[in-house]
Amino acid sequence: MTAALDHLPTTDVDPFAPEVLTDPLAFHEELRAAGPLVRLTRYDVLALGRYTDVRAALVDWQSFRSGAGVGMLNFHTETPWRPPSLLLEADPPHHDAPRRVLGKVLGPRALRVLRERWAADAETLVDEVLAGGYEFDAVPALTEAFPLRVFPDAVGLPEQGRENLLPYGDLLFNAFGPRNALLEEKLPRLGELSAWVNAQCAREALAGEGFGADIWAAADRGDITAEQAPLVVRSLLSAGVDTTVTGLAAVLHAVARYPEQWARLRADPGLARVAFDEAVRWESPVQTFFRTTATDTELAGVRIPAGRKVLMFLGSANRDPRHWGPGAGTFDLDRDPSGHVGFGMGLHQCVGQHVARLEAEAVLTALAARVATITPAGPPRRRPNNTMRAWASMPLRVTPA
Ligand code: HEM
Ligand SMILES: O=C(O)c1ccc(-c2ccccn2)cc1
Repeated sequence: MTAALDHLPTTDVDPFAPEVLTDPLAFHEELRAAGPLVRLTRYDVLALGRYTDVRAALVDWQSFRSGAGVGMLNFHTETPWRPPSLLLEADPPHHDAPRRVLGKVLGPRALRVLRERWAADAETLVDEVLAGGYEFDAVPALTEAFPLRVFPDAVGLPEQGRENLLPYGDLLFNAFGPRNALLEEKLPRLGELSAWVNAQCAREALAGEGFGADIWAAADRGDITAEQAPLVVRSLLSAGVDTTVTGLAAVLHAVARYPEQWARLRADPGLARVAFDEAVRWESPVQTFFRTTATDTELAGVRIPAGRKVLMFLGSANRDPRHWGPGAGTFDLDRDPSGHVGFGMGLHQCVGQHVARLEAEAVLTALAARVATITPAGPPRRRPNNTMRAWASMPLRVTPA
């Protein structure tokens, strides 16, 4: 027997309110307890908070589509603020070629050449930070500095204007949410930031080597069209910086909060990659995004009519005790975090996850060799964002190895 929407449990909590964005854990518990599918009366959208149902929606791209946008805005009825992404906001068949191209450009084999360079860059940066003293704010010093030091060069961006990358990402990830104060306050810079990002996607703006050049080479081979190439480059500039900044902050927050796990990692630096994935599960840098039902669909015994926006709470799914057990809320290197939905799952699963893991591995390995202990040097401060669980400040105190 499939229940209809009007018998669904509801909540009038606003998940995009700053106080909920800053500390969503109580709301996630309420959401998971209320049922597999819950109607958010504030926005009249449907919410999934349990691991099983979030995973089911992510892997069923035919019923839960991305082509109407993965934010609250429905591209079928409202105008997107920018031309839709050819990957994120596309379904097969249009999604296929751009995804195949970016999958190769950002694949593990392509990244092998960056491994040593990024490891050296991380050692240089950590040495610079420690030369300044053993107490510092990790957000500007490490989590923002490292991605901005390595990723624009890897893309082939000119030096000029790179300070636009973080504000553009912040605007973009706020724009997946409702038009609330958080988004409104960022809108004034929309025009200039979009113009700068779009200009960097042109072939002549990009260096002769790098991810950008590789994308244009794919267009020259006919793997994608010359019209598609700039938008595929735009995907890198949109999703490639703010996300890793937030992911690095997540793993530094985790090891500072759990000093015995840092000791584990120092004893076995080979744990760096699983430490990053466990941090992505535990913190879920990307907290939420939407799908739109394509046809009358059934999920968890509920019939959902076509055209409904469904909000997936990755952060809630990644701490669902039904899947992860009673210790879901702790950061634990003994856990196998595989299967977490912090990078999504299925067709649209993060195509940049290997880049993110390589950046995190470089920073964690450089720190593990130089720093014996990492502890909070003061209260960390969140940077509220409609989609990302980001940090504005993270004071740390370290002792040398
Ligand atoms: C900690 C870092 C990161 C996190 C947590 C993250 C998270 C995600 C998630 C959850 C999705 C799925 C979106 C959906 O299903 O609609 C995704 C997709 C995507 N990510 Fe990442 N990401 C990260 C880093 C990166 C990086 C470094 C890049 C580029 C270099 C990147 C590029 C993309 C692109 C292009 C997509 C769309 C893929 C598609 O729709 O086929 N991401 N990411
Ligand atoms: O292709 C792009 O422009 C783009 C790709 C991915 C994202 C994204 C959205 C939600 C969660 C994680 N990543 C944003 C933009």
